[in-house]
Amino acid sequence: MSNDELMMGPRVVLGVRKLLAVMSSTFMNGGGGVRDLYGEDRATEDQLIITPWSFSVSSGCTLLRDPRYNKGLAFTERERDAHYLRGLLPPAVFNQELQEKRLMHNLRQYEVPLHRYMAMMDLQERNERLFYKILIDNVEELLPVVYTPTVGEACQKYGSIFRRPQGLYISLKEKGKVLEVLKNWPEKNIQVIVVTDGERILGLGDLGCQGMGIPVGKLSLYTALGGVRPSSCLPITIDVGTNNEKLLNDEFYIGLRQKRATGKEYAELLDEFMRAVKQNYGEKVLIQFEDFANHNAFDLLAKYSSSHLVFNDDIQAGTGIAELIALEISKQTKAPVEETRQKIWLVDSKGLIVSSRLGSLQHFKKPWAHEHEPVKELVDAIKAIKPTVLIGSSGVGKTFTKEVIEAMASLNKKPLILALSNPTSQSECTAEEAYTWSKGQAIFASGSPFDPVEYEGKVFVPGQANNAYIFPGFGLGLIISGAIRVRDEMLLAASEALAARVSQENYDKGLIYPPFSNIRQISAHIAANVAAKAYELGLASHLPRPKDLVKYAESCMYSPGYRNYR
Ligand SMILES: NC(=O)C1=CN([C@@H]2O[C@H](COP(=O)(O)OP(=O)(O)OC[C@H]3O[C@@H](n4cnc5c(N)ncnc54)[C@H](OP(=O)(O)O)[C@@H]3O)[C@@H](O)[C@H]2O)C=CC1
Ligand SMILES: CC(=O)C(=O)O
Ligand SMILES: [Mg+2]
Repeated sequence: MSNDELMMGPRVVLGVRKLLAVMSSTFMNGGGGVRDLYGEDRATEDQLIITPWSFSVSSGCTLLRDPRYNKGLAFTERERDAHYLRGLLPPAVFNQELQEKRLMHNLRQYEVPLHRYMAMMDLQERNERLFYKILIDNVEELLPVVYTPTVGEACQKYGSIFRRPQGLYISLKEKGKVLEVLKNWPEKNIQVIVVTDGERILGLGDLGCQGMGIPVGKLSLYTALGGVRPSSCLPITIDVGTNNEKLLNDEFYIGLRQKRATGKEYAELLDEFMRAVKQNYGEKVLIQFEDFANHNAFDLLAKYSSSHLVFNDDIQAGTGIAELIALEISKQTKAPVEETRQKIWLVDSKGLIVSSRLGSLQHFKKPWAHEHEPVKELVDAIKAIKPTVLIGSSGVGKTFTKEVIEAMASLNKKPLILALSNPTSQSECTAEEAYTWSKGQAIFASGSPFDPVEYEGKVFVPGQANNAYIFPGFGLGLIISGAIRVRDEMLLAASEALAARVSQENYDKGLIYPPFSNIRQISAHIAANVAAKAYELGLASHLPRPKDLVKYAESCMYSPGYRNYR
């Protein structure tokens, strides 16, 4: 095996006619991350110890077809000569800004959001740096395309729109061979895995193998919003079947055509997967469980949180929302968390969660079963409890009815209404409903974005309450500190960092989240706070601790500008 192969794994050396040393401006810290001595997507803390040999990438057609290195029309005259590209490209040379302008122009021609999604996925498969440049520069416009709500529709139609596979599929067929499957992935230095089994995709239910759109989308946000290198991100779908009859009968369905495995069969595959991940990528690979149904999600998190670096941004932001709020109140007031939990009430499909239901409640609801008579309807619960904040994460659209919003507005001068369920079709209410039914009193934010609303001559700008604010910076914080375990205090540290980025100007406009346009800066602050907490808890392995963690986090962030090839 050559030195190159030792460094990169044999799969990276693609029909090499010439060694291409991707040296780069990053010697001068040109945006390549942690002093990107070896160019491209190689730099991480751990990799700095590797001897800086040049490494091979392809030339000619192979180079043009390699999304990680392809620059399309942006290859310079010199690069076209040096890398056998003459004649393979038309004569014009564009810079990245012109490419971006052209692509944004083309993208805006598509009226159907799914077509924009497909165009973005094609770009990601063709020219990765341009994809991220466009996503970062136009984050508010493109987040709804690569993420919620459009990614939901993409998952529903994944079989029909399938072109090139993205991510890694591990199905029941691979039981006993999961480690081998992981080894088929071309990148060896994986830092973040987002994994789903497709059973609860947004609020759309069981989409089986077609849930892959979610890990792919989430990881593109790890890179665009949090600056984690694309080469270190791995989207995975575990296919144990689906109970979605429509998909099982769909001739274009791409997954296993069988009912979901459960019990021992399910647990064994998941366990093999978790062990193989650690064996292949080490102790510090971050695993984000995504869109698992809650009957598996809680157990998986409980089972692996003491042996793996793992979190679940759905449940640690679902009943997790309630727990984190209780923890924060406890921290600020010094009252015990058992007491602060009493200030938070939960409603499920059967009504208010109260102590008389304790015998039949799932374990994660039990801490929220307070003394009260049973109440079936949400609106009656609101009248009885008189809350100041109403948070919806039921996955069921339209549950914040006119009566619900009116009740909140009659109880509060400024009721806070958070309709978190995704995608837009499952939102508990729309922005327009929240503002008009509350007669302009509501402060509103939703999981999927809504346009501004004009009500009685005033324009109300809704916020987006989505875990996309948190997980990219959270992951970056874990990576830069070399954290080995996740703790609730770290999630709280992330929330506090986000809250600190909301300006008075934002509040004055009725916004309780900062604009997404500043997300990379926000992510750096979140990362710094999370890393600081990891060091404080003795769970960080990258020593010594950098003095200025914000600066350090910023310096570690991937930036998508092109590299010059010699
Ligand atoms: N904005 C964001 O960042 C995030 C949004 N979400 C969204 O939250 C939604 C739910 O996700 P998740 O919590 O994982 O889903 P779960 O299925 O785990 O939980 C849904 C909960 O809502 C309850 N419920 C169902 N119908 C009603 C109803 N009519 N009234 C009151 N409660 C009801 C269910 O009750 P029961 O237990 O009785 O069935 C259950 O407790 C999804 O749409 C998802 O997209 C999730 C994560 C982050
Ligand atoms: C945002 C997210 O993770 C969800 O809706 O499931
Ligand atoms: Mg989710």
